[in-house]
Amino acid sequence: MDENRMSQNDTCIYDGEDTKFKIDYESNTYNIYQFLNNHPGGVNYVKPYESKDVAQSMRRYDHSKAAYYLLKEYQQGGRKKDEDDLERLVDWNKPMLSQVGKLGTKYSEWVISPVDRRLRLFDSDLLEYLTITPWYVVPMIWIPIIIYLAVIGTKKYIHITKGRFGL
Ligand code: HEM
Repeated sequence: MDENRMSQNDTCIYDGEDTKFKIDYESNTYNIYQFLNNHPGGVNYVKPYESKDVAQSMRRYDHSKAAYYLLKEYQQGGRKKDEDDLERLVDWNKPMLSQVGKLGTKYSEWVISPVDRRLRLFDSDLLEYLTITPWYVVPMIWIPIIIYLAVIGTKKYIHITKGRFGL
C-alpha cells in the first residue's frame, strides 16, 4: 500500500468485508458504509446512489467544504495524507488537547474539517473515560434530582398556601 495513505482499518470505527456501500466521486471510489446512518440529510438521500457517481447530486444539494473533506475519509485504500495539509497538523495517535493549542491560525479551519476515526482527547485515562457518557447516566443523575426538587417544591407550596383556598 502507498505509504502516504492511511489504511482504512486505522481510520474506521467499523470495518469488515461485508460492510460495503460504494459510491464514486470524480473517478475515485469511496466506501461510505459506516457513514450512511450518520448522514445529516438522512440515509434515504444517499441509499439510491450505491455504485453510482454522486458528484452531481452532492453539488445539487450544495454540500459544504466540510462534507467533501469528510468524503475523502472513506476513499478506497485510505485518505491520501499528502493531499491535505490539515491532516499533518496533528499526530492522530496522540491526545488532541495538548496539540490543538499549537495550531495557531490554522485552528479555525482544522476544527471544522470533520474526520471519522478514533482519537483521544486527554492523556489521562480517567479524563478520557469521562468524555463518553452512556445515555443511562443522564436519567440516573437527573431523575433523583428532579424528584427531590418536586417534593421540596410541593412541601413548600403546601406550607405557603396552608389556610388559604379553604384548605
Ligand atoms: C448523492 C448522494 C447525497 C445526497 C442526495 C445528499 C443529500 C443531502 C441533503 C439533502 C442534505 C441536507 C440536510 C439538511 O440540511 O437537512 C445533506 C447534508 C449533508 N451531507 Fe449529504 N447527500 C449525499 C451524499 C453525501 C456524501 C457522500 C457525504 C459525505 C461523505 C455527505 C455529507 C453531508 C454533510 C456533512 C451534510 C451536512 C451539511 C453540509 O455540511 O453540507 N452527503 N446531504
